[in-house]
Amino acid sequence: MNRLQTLEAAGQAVWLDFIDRKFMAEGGLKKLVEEDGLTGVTSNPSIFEKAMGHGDAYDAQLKAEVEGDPRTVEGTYEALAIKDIQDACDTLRPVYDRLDAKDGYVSMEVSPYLAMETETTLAAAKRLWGEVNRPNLMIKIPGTDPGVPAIHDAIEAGVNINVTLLFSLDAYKKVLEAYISGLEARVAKGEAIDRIASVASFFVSRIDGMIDKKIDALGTDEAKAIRGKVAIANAKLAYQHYLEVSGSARWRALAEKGAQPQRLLWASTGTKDKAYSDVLYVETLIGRDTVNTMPPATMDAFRDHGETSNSLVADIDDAEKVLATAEKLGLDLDGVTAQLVKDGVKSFADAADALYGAIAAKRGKLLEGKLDTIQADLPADLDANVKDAIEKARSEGWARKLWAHDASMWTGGDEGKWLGWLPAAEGKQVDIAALQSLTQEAKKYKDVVLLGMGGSSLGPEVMGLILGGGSPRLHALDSTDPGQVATVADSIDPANTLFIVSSKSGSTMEPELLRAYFFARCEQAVGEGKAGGRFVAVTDPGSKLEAAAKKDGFAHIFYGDPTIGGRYSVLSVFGMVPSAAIGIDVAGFFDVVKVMTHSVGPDAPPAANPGFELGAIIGAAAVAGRDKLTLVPSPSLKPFGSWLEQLIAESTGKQGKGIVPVDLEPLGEPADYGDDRLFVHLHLDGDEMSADHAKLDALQASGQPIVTIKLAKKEDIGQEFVRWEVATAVAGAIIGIDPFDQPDVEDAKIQTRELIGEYEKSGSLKPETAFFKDNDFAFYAPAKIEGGDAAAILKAHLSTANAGDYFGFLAYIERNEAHEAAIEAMRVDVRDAKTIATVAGFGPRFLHSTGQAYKGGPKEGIFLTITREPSQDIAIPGNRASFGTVQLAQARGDMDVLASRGQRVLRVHLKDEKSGPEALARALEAATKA
Ligand SMILES: O=P(O)(O)OC[C@H]1O[C@](O)(CO)[C@@H](O)[C@@H]1O
Ligand SMILES: O=C[C@H](O)[C@H](O)COP(=O)(O)O
Repeated sequence: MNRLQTLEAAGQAVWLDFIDRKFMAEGGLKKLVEEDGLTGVTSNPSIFEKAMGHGDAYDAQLKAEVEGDPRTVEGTYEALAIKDIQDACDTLRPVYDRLDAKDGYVSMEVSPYLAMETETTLAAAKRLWGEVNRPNLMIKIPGTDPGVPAIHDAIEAGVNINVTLLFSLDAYKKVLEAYISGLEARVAKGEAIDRIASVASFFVSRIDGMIDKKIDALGTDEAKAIRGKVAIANAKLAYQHYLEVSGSARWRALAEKGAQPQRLLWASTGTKDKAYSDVLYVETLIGRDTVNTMPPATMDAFRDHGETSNSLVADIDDAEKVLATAEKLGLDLDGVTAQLVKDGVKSFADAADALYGAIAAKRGKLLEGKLDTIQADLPADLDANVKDAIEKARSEGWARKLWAHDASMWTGGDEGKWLGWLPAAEGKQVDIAALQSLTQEAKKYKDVVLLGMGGSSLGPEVMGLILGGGSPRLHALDSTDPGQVATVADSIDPANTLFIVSSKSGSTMEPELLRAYFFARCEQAVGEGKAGGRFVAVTDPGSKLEAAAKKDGFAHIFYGDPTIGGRYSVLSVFGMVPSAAIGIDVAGFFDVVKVMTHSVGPDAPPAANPGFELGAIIGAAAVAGRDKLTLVPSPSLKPFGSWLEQLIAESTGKQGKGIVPVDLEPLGEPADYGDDRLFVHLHLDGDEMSADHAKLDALQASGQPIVTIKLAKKEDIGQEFVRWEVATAVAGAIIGIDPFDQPDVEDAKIQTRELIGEYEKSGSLKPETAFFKDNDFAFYAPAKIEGGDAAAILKAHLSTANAGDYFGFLAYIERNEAHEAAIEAMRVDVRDAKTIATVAGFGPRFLHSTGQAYKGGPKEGIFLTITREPSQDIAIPGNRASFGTVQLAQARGDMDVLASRGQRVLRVHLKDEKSGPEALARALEAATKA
C-alpha cells in the first residue's frame, strides 16, 4: 500500500485535480487508477485553459470540428472538453462499477460566465449531462446564491453535482440543504435516489492566501500564530456540520432509501505558499466520507512523504479557537470568503476568456478561406489604445453583454431593445421556404424595382450589385430626383416588373410617394385593380404600409422585426426579400454568413472576435481623432461602402461625436492626408488593384493606420454585414453613444414636411433669396459669403477648413455615372488643396444614411449643397408637389438643420441641369487652385 492508498483506508477518496489529453493518451490517468487507487477527476476552466490553450494536443480534433459544420467558439471548446471528460469517465468506469456508483466520478464545470445566473446554469448543467452521457459524470455548479436553486433542481432532475467555489460555512449549509431537498423532491415523485452523487467542494488554500496577507499586515505574534491555520479550521468546522446533518433523522430517512451522502471535497489543496509543507492541505484534512482532489504535484508529494491520520476530527477546539482569534483580530473571514467567491468567479471567467481566446484564434486560422480575415497595421499609439479598449471590453464581458442585450455596455438606455439583428445574423428572422417560393415566383418578371430608403434600400442594393445574377434585374430606387425616377420608369415595363415597397416604419415619405407613382403607372399598364398582384411590401407589423398593401391587394407582405433598426436590417426580410426576388440563394448565403456569426458570439473574447477586433479599432481611432474611416474597396466590393456608411454614420454620429465614413474618395499620396484618417481596405481575392496597393504601402510607411479585410469569394460579403454590425455597436460603446438611435434625422424630416405642407397649401415653397447670382448659379447661405464670383465664394467657404475638418458634397441631382465622376473630381481637388477628408452623398438618399452624422456628429463639416432646376419634373398622384419640388424642399430642410447644428453650409443652385455640374467643377477647380 503506498501512502496515497492509506488515505482510502482512512475513508478519504483521492481524486486528481487535472485533465489533459496527452496525459490521458499516454496512459497517465489509467496508471493512477490502477497503481494509486485514484477514484475521481476534477476539471475547471483554468485546468482546461492549461491543457487546451497551449501546445498542439487538441489540434487534430479542432481541425475536424472546424472542417465540419463550424460551431461557435464555446461549442468548439465543449466538443474538445467533452471528449476528454468522456475518456476520463470511461477510464474511471471500472471504479464506478466496482463501487456501485459510490465513487469513480469525473467533474466538468458549466460555463463560469453563468455563475451568477440560475436558469442558464441549470440549462447548461442538463445539456452537458445529456451530451457527455456518462453515469459517472458530475456537473460542477458554483455554490453562489444563484447557483443554489440550480443545484436543487439539477439534483431533482437526477444530475450528479459537484458544487464548486465553496469557501464559507454559510454557503455550504445552503448547498447541503439544496442537495437534501433535491433528493426529497425526487422521493416525493417516486424517483430513485441511490445512484445520485454529489460533492461539496471547499476551496481551502485560497482562504489562507487572502487571510495570510491580512495576518502579515498586522504582523503581531497573536496574528502570526494562526498563519496557515484559518482555512483548515474553517474546513474542519464545515465537516462538523456535515457530521451533524448526517446524524439527523431527516438524513437517515433518505439514507434508508439509498441516498448517498454529499461528501465534502477538499479542493484548492495545492500549497501556494512555499513556507508551508507541500502536503499541508492533505495531511490536515483526512476523514471519513471525504474527497481530496489534488493537483499532480501535491499527489506526487503525498505519495512520497505524506502522513495519514484521522486529522479532520482532531483538535476541533483548536480550530474553533483559531477562528475566534481571527474574528478578534478583525480578519473578517465572512468578508474574505465573500470576496473569494467573487474573485473565484472572475478568475474562472478570465481563464475561460484566455481559453476561448486561444481556441477562437486557432479556429480562425483553420477557417481561412471560409472566414474573412482581418489584419491591422497601426501606429504604436493607436495600437496601445486599441489594446486598452479590447482589454476593457474583455474584463467587462462586452461580448456576452451584447448577446445578452445588456445595455450597460452603452449608455444604459434602451439599447438592449434594438438587438434583433443578432438572431437575424443566424438567419432566424427570415422564412427560407417563403423566400425560395418568392424566387420561383419572381422568375416570371424581367425587372424588380425596390422602393425604399436607407437601410431598406442600401443592403439589397449591395446584395444585388455584388451577388445578383442579372435576372430579374434589380433597380433600387431611393430618390425623389425626377431624373432618377424617370430613368427607372423608362427602363422597365410595369407589366413585367415586380415592385417591392420596403419601409420598416411604413411611413417614410419617399417610398410612399414612389409607391403612389409606380402603382398608378402599373395600373395604367395592366388595368385597374390588377396592379396589386405585382407588388410586395416589406414592413414592420402594424405599419401604414401594411394597411395600404392590404387595401391594394399586394401579392405578399413580409414582416420585419421591430427590434431591428433600419440600418441593421440587411440580414432580415429587408435585405433578403429583394435578394430572393432577384434569384440569390438565401439559404446558401446564410451558410456562409453563419461562419462569421458564430465567430463574433458571446463566447469569442474581444481579442479573438472579428467584430470586436474591428470595433475596438474604429472606436479607439475615432476617440483619438482618427474619425474619418476611409474605405478602400477592391473593384468588386465597391458597392459595399454605401451600405457601410449608413450603418456607421447613422449609428455613431451624434452628440458631436462619432465616425465620418469616407467612401469612394480616390486613394492619394501620403501628403494628401492629415492625421484624422483610418484606412480600411476590403479586398476580394482575385481583384486587381496593384496601383492602390502600392499607395496603401506608402501610406502605411508614412504612419497611417491601415486595416485590411480579405474575402476569399464574393459570397463572403455576407460575413462583412455581421462583422461591421458588431463592430459598429462596439465602436458606439467605446465612443460613448447609443448606436441604435438617430436623433438628428427626424429634424430634417420635420423641416421638409413643413416646407412641403406649405407648398401643398400655397402652391409654392417658402421664398428664399440668393446672396449671389450669375449665369450659371445662385448661391444661398445662412449668412452672405463674400466674393465677386462663384470661384471666390467657393474659395471663401473652403478657407474655413482646418486640419481634421471634412468637406461634404450634398448633391440633390440624379445619381448617374457622369455626376459621380464630376463629384469625384471635385473631391480630389478639395482634398489635395486642403488636406482634409471629403465625403459625398446624393440627396435625398444620403439623408437616410450619412445625414445623421453630418448633422449630429463631429462639428467638423463644411458642406456644399447642390440643387438644380430640373429639366423635366414628374407629378405625384394625389399630391400637389412634384418630385422635383419635394427634392428641393428636402435639400432646403436639410441645409437648415445642418446650419442649426453649427456646421458650415453653402448651397449652390445650378441653373442648367446639364451644363451645371461641369461649370461647378470648373469654379471649384479655380477656387482650389487660386
Ligand atoms: O425603413 P424606413 O422606416 O422607411 O426607414 C428608412 C430609413 O430611414 C431612417 O429611419 C433614417 O431616416 C433609417 O434609419 C432607415 O433605414
Ligand atoms: O475542483 C477543483 C478546484 O477547481 C480546484 O481545486 C481549484 O484549485 P486552485 O485554487 O488551486 O485553483
